[in-house]
Amino acid sequence: MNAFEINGGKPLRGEIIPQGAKNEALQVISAVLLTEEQVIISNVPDIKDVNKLIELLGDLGVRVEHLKKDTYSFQAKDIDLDFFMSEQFKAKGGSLRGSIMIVGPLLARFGKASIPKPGGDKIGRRRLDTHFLGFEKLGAKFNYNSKTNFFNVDASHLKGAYILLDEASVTGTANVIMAAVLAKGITTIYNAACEPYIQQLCKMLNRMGAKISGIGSNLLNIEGVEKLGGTEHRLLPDMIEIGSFIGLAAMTGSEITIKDVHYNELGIIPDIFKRMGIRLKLRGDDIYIPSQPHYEIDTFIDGSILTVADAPWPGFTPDLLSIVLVVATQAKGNVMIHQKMFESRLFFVDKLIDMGAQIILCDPHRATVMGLDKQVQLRGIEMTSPDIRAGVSLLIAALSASGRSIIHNIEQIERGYQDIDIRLRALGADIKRINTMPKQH
Ligand SMILES: CC(=O)N[C@H]1[C@@H](OP(=O)(O)OP(=O)(O)OC[C@H]2O[C@@H](n3ccc(=O)[nH]c3=O)[C@H](O)[C@@H]2O)O[C@H](CO)[C@@H](O)[C@@H]1O
Ligand SMILES: C=C(OP(=O)(O)O)C(=O)O
Repeated sequence: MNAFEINGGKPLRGEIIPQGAKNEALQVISAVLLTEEQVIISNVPDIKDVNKLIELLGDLGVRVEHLKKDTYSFQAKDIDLDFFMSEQFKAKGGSLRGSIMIVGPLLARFGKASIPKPGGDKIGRRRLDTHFLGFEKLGAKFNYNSKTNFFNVDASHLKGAYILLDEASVTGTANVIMAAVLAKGITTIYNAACEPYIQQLCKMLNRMGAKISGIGSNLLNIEGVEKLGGTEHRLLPDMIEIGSFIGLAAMTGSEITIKDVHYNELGIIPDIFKRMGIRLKLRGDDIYIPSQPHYEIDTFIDGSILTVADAPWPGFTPDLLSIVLVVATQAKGNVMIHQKMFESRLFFVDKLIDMGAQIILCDPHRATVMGLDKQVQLRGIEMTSPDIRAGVSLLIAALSASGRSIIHNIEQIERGYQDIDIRLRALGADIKRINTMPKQH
């Protein structure tokens, strides 16, 4: 089994280019199912989750051409709806979270869709109510077979409706939008997720002929059209990678430039890292992080301890809380990390505690971190990555730590970070891929 071996404690230096956004890729690649015309998507990251979705579309009959390293052409002309019944679909469709977003487009175009319970990180309950309640509002019938673990939806035709989403679910909003663009009449989606990736999806759909307004807000209006056509689309840089690299620079005291970040799309992310005491400079569209021997966590204006919590966009993304938490372990000062959305995403702090970090896990949602101000270095250990973002946080901790660390289960990390070992080595990191089994405890 693949693992990373890291000899930490070395400052890094140089430039790094963020990959195309994983979570945007999963939305817009699903959207190619909405038309029989060609859709070309560029800046596609070469990562496990995206490659699995592309393979799944190929199995469904989509003509996929790999035009360049990061560019694909898709043409969903002859879709094999019988593939839904196959064991292969069950295994592949269930192996990633993003596969749920093929349901909306298939329902809209073919009047039916099935999907096995999707995978993704095990970070607490991950319900899908928003998706299926939304489809029901558009007139679809939904059933879940608990024996086969399959969700099925069908509708002879979809009809526009007023939909107040039960929560601002990211993939749920994307799915309902993709169903509504071909529904008859007007659909209004209120309490819609509105993060940049949803905006990108809407802009792409409009270029394909959809009529979506309210983009960027939580109130979307969609006038259904009969047919969509082809388009070209370029993915944004991955904002979670950008945040991860900011955290990496601070923890390892490195001077790093993150290239072409699309700063205006990063929302509150840079400000949160600034409140952690990290100095960031915008140079053109690059983020420059100088080498900082120390950084000090801000307090609230009244002097009380800072809380960093997640919230639906434009709030702070939950996917960067693990990174903020690891950054805090070496800051001066204290912070409360409050992970409101997911129930099991903070348990990885045990590993940081084993490395010497001062953290109290108050409950599954909240952890208090007492920063060590780099007076005490973390120490390298052997550990297993529980989920994608915790995995990268542990990787950052290991790069800052004294001595050798081994991180197992790196498949989790590679789900979302392209060639991370190669790119980190280019910055001077001592990281290599080894083949080893985790120690039995
Ligand atoms: C493939 C993909 O795109 N995955 C992302 C997507 O997952 P995904 O779309 O699965 O996540 P959702 O937005 O549906 O929900 C995430 C969690 O937050 C809770 N919730 C959500 C909205 C809300 O207003 N209140 C609330 O409590 C949900 O119950 C759930 O536990 O969005 C998540 C939230 O940004 C990210 O962590 C995932 O990386
Ligand atoms: C939780 C994440 O991914 P997924 O929704 O695919 O599990 C993530 O990208 O942080």
